[in-house]
Amino acid sequence: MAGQVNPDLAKERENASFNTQKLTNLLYGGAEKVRRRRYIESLAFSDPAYSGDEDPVFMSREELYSSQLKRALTTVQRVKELNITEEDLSTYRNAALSGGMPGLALTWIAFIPTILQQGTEEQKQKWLKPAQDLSIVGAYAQTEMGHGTFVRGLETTATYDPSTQEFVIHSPTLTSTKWWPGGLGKTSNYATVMAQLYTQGKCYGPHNFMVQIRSLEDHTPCPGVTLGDIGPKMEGNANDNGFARFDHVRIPRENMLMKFARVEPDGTYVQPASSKLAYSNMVYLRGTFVMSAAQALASASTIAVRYSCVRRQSEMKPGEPEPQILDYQTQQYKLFPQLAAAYAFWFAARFMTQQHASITGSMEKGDMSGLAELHALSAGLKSYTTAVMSAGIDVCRMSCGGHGYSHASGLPALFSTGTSLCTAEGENTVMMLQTARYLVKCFVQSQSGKTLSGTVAYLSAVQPSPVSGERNMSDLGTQVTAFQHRAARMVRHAALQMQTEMQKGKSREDAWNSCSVLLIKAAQAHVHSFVVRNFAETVQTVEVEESVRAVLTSLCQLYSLHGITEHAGDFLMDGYLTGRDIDAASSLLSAVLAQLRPDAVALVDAFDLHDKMLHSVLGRYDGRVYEHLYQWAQKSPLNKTEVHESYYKYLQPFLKSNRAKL
Ligand SMILES: CCC/C=C/C(=O)SCCNC(=O)CCNC(=O)[C@H](O)C(C)(C)COP(=O)([O-])OP(=O)([O-])OC[C@H]1O[C@@H](n2cnc3c(N)ncnc32)[C@H](O)[C@@H]1OP(=O)([O-])[O-]
Ligand SMILES: Cc1cc2nc3c(=O)[nH]c(=O)nc-3n(C[C@H](O)[C@H](O)[C@H](O)COP(=O)(O)OP(=O)(O)OC[C@H]3O[C@@H](n4cnc5c(N)ncnc54)[C@H](O)[C@@H]3O)c2cc1C
Repeated sequence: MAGQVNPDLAKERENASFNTQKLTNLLYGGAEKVRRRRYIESLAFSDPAYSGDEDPVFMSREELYSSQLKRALTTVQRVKELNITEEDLSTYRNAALSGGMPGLALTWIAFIPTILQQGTEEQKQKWLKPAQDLSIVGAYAQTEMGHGTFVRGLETTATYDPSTQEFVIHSPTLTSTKWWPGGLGKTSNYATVMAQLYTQGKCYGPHNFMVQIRSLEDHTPCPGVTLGDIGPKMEGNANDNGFARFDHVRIPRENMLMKFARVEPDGTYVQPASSKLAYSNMVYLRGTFVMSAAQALASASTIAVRYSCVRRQSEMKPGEPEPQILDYQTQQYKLFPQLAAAYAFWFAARFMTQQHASITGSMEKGDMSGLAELHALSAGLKSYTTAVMSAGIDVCRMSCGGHGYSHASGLPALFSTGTSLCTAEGENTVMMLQTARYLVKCFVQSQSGKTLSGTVAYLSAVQPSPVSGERNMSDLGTQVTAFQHRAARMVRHAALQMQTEMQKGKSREDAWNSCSVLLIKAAQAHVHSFVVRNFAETVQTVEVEESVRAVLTSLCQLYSLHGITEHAGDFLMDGYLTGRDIDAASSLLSAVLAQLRPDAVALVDAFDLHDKMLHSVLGRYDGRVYEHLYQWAQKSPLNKTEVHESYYKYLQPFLKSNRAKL
C-alpha cells in the first residue's frame, strides 16, 4: 500500500509561510546539528537488529522487558562499533529504544549522573567507566514504600562502624523497603542507595551510598539483600521498577559518595557547604524533565495536527465537501495552545540547561549563592511544564476522536508515559511548594529593601498598584508585564495572607498549610510568567529569517493570550487589566488562531520527529492514516486465527447448550 503523501497534508506543506527547515535548525541549534541528529537516528532506524519486533502494545510484560533489554544491550555494542560520541549518545539511544525505556537505561539516566554529581574524583575514576561500559548496571534507590516526597523521613540506615571502616546498610521496617527505583527489580547489580547516615551515635540525614546488590557472577542477590519487581504500572512496563531490602549489609567506607560530605576513617563527619548538596542529582534530573515535557507535547501536537488535516468530518456549509477538522475554530483552540506550549517549553528547557551549567560552575568554585534559585527554578519548571504537558496530551488525544483512544494513535502511551513525570523526581505539588517557599522568602527580602535579581527580579520592580489606560494587548512587552504583575500580586497576596494567619496566632507551619493553595497558585503564576518572558525574549532576539520570527511571534502571542483569557480572573482581580483588555485579548486570540492555521503542519513538521519516534498511525508524515490503521489492526494477537481458541473452550459449548434448550 505504499504511495504518495495524503494530498491534504501535501497542500498544507506547500502553503506554509516560512521555511520549515530554518525553524528546525533554530530548535536544534543549527543546520549541522540537525544533519548530525538525523544521521545518528538513521543509523538506529536502518539497523535490522532493532527491527522485526512486534509493536510493544501487543506484547506481554515479560516480552516487553526482554525485548527492550536486548535492544539496550545492542545499543551498547553498536555505540562502540559505530564510534558514537558522547554528544550523540542520547540521540542514538532514544532512537533505538523509542518503543519503551528499559530498566537498564536508569544506569544512564540516574546512576551515572549521581556518580557524576555526588562522587569524588577518585570515586568517579572507580565507577564511571564500568557504568559507562555496562560492566556494572545501576539503579538510583532513594524512594521507599513509606516515603518518596519526604527525603528527610527515609528510614534506611547507613551506620558507620569505625572498627572495620564499613557502613552497615539496613532496612529496619517494612516501610523502609526501597520501592520504585527503575531497573532495580531484575536488571541492576549496583545501586546508589539513599540512607540516613549515622556515625559516632549521631544521625546526619540522608546521604548516598554505592551498594553492590547482585553477584557479578550469577546475578543472584548479594547476601542480606532481597530484591524484586514491583509489578506492572500504568506505562513504562519495559522497566523493572523494583524493591530492595537490606539486612545489615556491609560496604566499605569509600562507598559513601563523598564529593560534598565526608566521614573520616575514625567516624568524624565533615559537613558539606550546604546540606542540600546531597540533593544535587535531583536538581539536575528535574531540569532535564523540562525538555522531556517539551518533546512529549511536541509529539502529541504533531500527531493531532497532522491527523486533523487528514480527517474530514461533518458539514460546515450545506452542500460543500466535509472540511478538514482543523478548520473548526474549536479544534484550533484545543491544539494550537499545546503546540505553542511545546515551543515555549523547548526554549525554557534551553534556558534551564544554561542556568544549570552556569550555577553549578560557580558552585564548583565554592560560590553557593545560586543554589536556592537553581532549586526553585528547576522544581517550579519541572512541575509546571510536566503538568501542562500531561493535560495537553490528553487534549490532543480527545481532539482525535475515537481513533485517538486507540493505541494506534500513539497517544495513550504518550500520555501514560508523560504523566509519570508529574510524580517522578519530585511530586508536582510538592515541587511547586518549594518554589513558593523561595518566592515568599524573596518577597520578604524585597519588602525590607533588598533588590532582587535573576528570575525573581521583577518581584521588586513591578508595582502592585493598578495601571490605567489603553493597552495594545497584542504587544509581547505588554503581555509579559501583565504576567509579571499577576505573579507579583499573587505572591504578595499569598505572603501577606500567611502573615495575617500568623498574626492571628497560627504557627508558621500552620499558616503555611492554610495558605498552601494560594501559594501553589502564586508559584504557578511565577513560572508561567517566566515561560512567557523567556519565549518573548527568544522570539525577539534570536537570529533567524523574518518569516520564521513572524510565525514564532504569532505562536508566542497565542501562548500569552491563551494564558490571559484562561486565567482572566487573576488579571482582573486588582483591576490591572480591564474587562475591555480581556475582550481585546479574546478577539486577538481568535485572530491568531486563524493566522496560525495555514502554518500548523509546518510548525509541527519543524519538530522533525521521525515516524519511528512517534509510533503513531494518525501522526504519520505521509498522512496515509486509513490504510495503515487497517494494517495495524491486523496485527492484533486476537486476529492471529480466524476463530479464537476461546470460542472452542467457552462460547461454542455455551451456545450449543443454549440452543439445545430451545
Ligand atoms: C526517569 C524517571 C526517574 C525517576 C527518578 C526518581 O523519581 S528519583 C526520586 C526523586 N525523589 C524526589 O524528588 C524527592 C522529592 N523530595 C525532596 O526533594 C525533598 O524532600 C524536599 C525538597 C521536598 C524537601 O526537602 P527538605 O525537607 O530537606 O527541605 P525543606 O522543605 O525543609 O527546606 C529546607 C531548605 O532546603 C532547601 N532545599 C530543598 N531541596 C533543595 C535542593 N534540592 N537544592 C537546594 N535547596 C534545597 C529549601 O528551599 C529550604 O531552603 P530555606 O527556605 O530554608 O532557605
Ligand atoms: C514512573 C516512576 C519512576 C520512578 N523512579 C524512581 C527511581 O528511579 N528512583 C527512586 O528512588 N524513586 C523513583 N520513583 C519514585 C518517585 O520519586 C516518588 O513516587 C515521588 O517522589 C513521589 O513521592 P511519593 O510517592 O512519596 O508521593 P507522596 O508524597 O506520598 O504523594 C501523595 C500526595 O501527597 C501530597 N503531599 C505529600 N507531601 C506533601 C506536602 N509536603 N505538601 C503538600 N502535599 C503533599 C502530594 O502532593 C500527593 O498529592 C519513581 C516513581 C514513578 C512513578
